[in-house]
Amino acid sequence: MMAIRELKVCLLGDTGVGKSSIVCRFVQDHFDHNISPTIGASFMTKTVPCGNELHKFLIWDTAGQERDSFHTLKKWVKELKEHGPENIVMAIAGNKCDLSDIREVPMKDAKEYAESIGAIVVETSAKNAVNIEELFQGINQVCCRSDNVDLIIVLIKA
Ligand SMILES: Nc1nc2c(ncn2[C@@H]2O[C@H](COP(=O)(O)OP(=O)(O)OP(=O)(O)O)[C@@H](O)[C@H]2O)c(=O)[nH]1
Repeated sequence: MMAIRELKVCLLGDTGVGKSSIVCRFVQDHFDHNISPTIGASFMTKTVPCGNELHKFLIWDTAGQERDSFHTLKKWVKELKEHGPENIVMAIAGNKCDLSDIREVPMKDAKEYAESIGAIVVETSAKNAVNIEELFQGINQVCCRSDNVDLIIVLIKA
């Protein structure tokens, strides 16, 4: 039997940026236009291969509170650096790339910021299934290379 390594993933970001939709696309390959806002937090799992191991992602989807997605994202990073566990794998998803004409923050800023904190960065669309698989593949590959992962944070902005 293959060994299963459990990895904790937490999705953070403002309300309505598409956290639940990203999880739903990744876990069930499904998109719901009328998805309800998350109350408290929700939990799902998905297991993916990594060499001769299996990685079981334990995914917590949180309820967003605020509405200034790039600013909130930076606040979360500061908070996590100060109070979070030592070994955090970070990823930033610029979601709703299907609506690129109304994006709040140009992706260039997000990419520069991601580079400065050593995070994976990707433009996604949960709606059109763009880069959702790649986002989690990227995370999975980092975890494959490191035995020391306390927490995976996916920061989402629209
Ligand atoms: N066009 C488009 N709409 C999206 C995308 N992802 C999510 N949405 C829509 O955006 C709205 C909010 O999506 P949610 O997944 O509930 O967002 P959330 O970040 O989980 O929101 P909270 O639970 O309130 O924190 C819903 O109407 C989704 O259908 C996307 O990639 N493209």
